[in-house]
Amino acid sequence: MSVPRVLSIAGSDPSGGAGIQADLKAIAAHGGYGMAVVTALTAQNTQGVRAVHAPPADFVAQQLDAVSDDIDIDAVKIGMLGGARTADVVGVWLERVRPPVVVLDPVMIATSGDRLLEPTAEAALRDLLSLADVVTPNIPELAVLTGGPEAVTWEQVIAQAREVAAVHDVLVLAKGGHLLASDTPDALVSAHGEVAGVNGPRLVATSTHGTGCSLSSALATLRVVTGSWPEALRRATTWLRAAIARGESLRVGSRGGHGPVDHLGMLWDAAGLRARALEA
Ligand SMILES: Nc1ncnc2c1ncn2[C@@H]1O[C@H](COP(=O)(O)OP(=O)(O)O)[C@@H](O)[C@H]1O
Ligand SMILES: Cc1ncc(COP(=O)(O)O)c(N)n1
Repeated sequence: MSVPRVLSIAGSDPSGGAGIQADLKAIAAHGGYGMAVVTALTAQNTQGVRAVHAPPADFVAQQLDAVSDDIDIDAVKIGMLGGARTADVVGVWLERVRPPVVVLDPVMIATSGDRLLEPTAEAALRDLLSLADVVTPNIPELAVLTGGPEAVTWEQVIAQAREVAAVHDVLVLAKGGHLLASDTPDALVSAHGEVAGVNGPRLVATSTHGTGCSLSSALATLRVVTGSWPEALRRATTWLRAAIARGESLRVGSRGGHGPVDHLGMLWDAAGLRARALEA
């Protein structure tokens, strides 16, 4: 089977847990060849975002063209866009290139609570929704997209996801990560209702920095590998749960923050490589 060529269009997280760094690891974990167009540089770590520095939108366009002029892209994952001009540039490029698989994570606010999208860019981000196959908002992002209150029950999450699916003619991955519940349901939702769903007990873990980035990248890669959204969702969430569970063993970050997930540890273990690296 050929290797999926997957492009992440997202911001950089120098601490390696979220953004393009998480995307490239998640794509690699599923056998894909990862590429990255950088929309913004952040100065952040497991505690929070200190600063954001965005390149001119024209330079984002140049990066996109440099990749698509030369390489056939099997899937695109879109994450942090930062500002309206960058969102517009990505929209124009998507309309021209029409990649076969597009997963859009409408990143607005980091797990730490810091803003990653200028409030004036919300309309531009909304305009991108109909250009995606699947949109993956968390609960606060779903509230912004619908203009409604933040959902507190899973039924409310599904109702808001259906609304977004209907208005923008897109599949919505409803995510229960932010619920105050003992389980963490996720479901792919169309305007007509649930297309596929998964669930599992909530892990008692602080390693949740970059979970949304990692999930959307894994989903895009696995959609190419499996040819099926429900199967891609099942495999991506099974992998993410294991990666969250072993995140703390990476020993990345000081106390009180949200550490990264262990994207590649399962592969290293299976190949007996991590044990050997520790011995050397
Ligand atoms: N404590 C947890 N235990 C198990 N899965 C979790 C946990 N926290 C988040 N997840 C999973 O991580 C993914 C990202 O979810 P969520 O936190 O809602 O989005 P985001 O990272 O975009 O804020 C979802 O699949 C969710 O079920
Ligand atoms: C560059 C960048 N992009 C996205 C996120 C969101 O991360 P999370 O998945 O934890 O919400 C982040 N913290 N930094």
